[in-house]
Amino acid sequence: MSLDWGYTDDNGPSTWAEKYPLAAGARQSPVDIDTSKATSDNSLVDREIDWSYPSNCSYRIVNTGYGWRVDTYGDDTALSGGPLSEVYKLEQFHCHWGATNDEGSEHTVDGKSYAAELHLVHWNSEKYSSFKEAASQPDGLAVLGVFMEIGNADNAELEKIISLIPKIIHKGQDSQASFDLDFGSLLPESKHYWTYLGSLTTPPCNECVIWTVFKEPITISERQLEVFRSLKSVGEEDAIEPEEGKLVKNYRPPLPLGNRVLRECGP
Ligand SMILES: CCc1cc2c(cc1OS(N)(=O)=O)CC[C@@H]1[C@@H]2CC[C@]2(C)[C@@H](O)CC[C@@H]12
Ligand SMILES: [Zn+2]
Repeated sequence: MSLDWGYTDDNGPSTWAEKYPLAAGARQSPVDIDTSKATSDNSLVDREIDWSYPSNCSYRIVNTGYGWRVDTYGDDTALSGGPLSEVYKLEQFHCHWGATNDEGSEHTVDGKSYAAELHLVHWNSEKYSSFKEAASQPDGLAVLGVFMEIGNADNAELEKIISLIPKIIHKGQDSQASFDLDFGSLLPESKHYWTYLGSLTTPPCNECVIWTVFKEPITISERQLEVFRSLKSVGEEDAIEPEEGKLVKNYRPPLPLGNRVLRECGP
């Protein structure tokens, strides 16, 4: 059965606007971060971005058909400060990658792609009553974007996620994810970032995200990234050849920043 959207030539990002008109909007994500266009803003410095995640807030990992996603209990989590006017709660985190290491991130920096990009997804629980409601509001979601570059060593925290991927190879499969995760290790040491108003990077492309993209990447090993690429975009029942249906790329190329403001905090 053909997907109504995906990342192949016949259903990829250039076709999404046919069925998902928001994809053609003026506040779309990702964007290329043109560092010469970034403006410093003292208000970002005055209210340092701050987060708190209990290590046991993850409960499930699922193969969405477009990648893996770890679902979290948001009650005791909090993201605040920086570009945010309210406290946001962690809903889930997931990742985007490419077929080779010279592509894979969604945001790019002066045209440079990273090998992958981690998204920590939060919703404005002060103003809205659910994640779903927040995803229809211009200030509903806050996503932290973390670039991932290839390093020699495995990333020990990511390994806790990667060790579960063999249980969710096919679309729709899920597994309990009750690992203890040190989120501090999934975020860069430096809190320097760029921020702008954007959207979901997949259909329906709602323009509901305040994006915060950290300047400093974290590392992932080649082996670990290959495990991501072993995920399948089809269900177990879909009779396909073993090499078919592999999720080797799930990133949307950048869209124009247009007349949006790109702010930065830190050099
Ligand atoms: C920000 C993370 C996120 C949330 C959503 C999607 C995609 C997302 O990833 S991304 N890369 O961060 O933009 C696509 C499906 C969307 C969901 C937000 C909530 C919905 C819009 C539901 O209401 C129906 C479809 C859902
Ligand atoms: Zn994402």
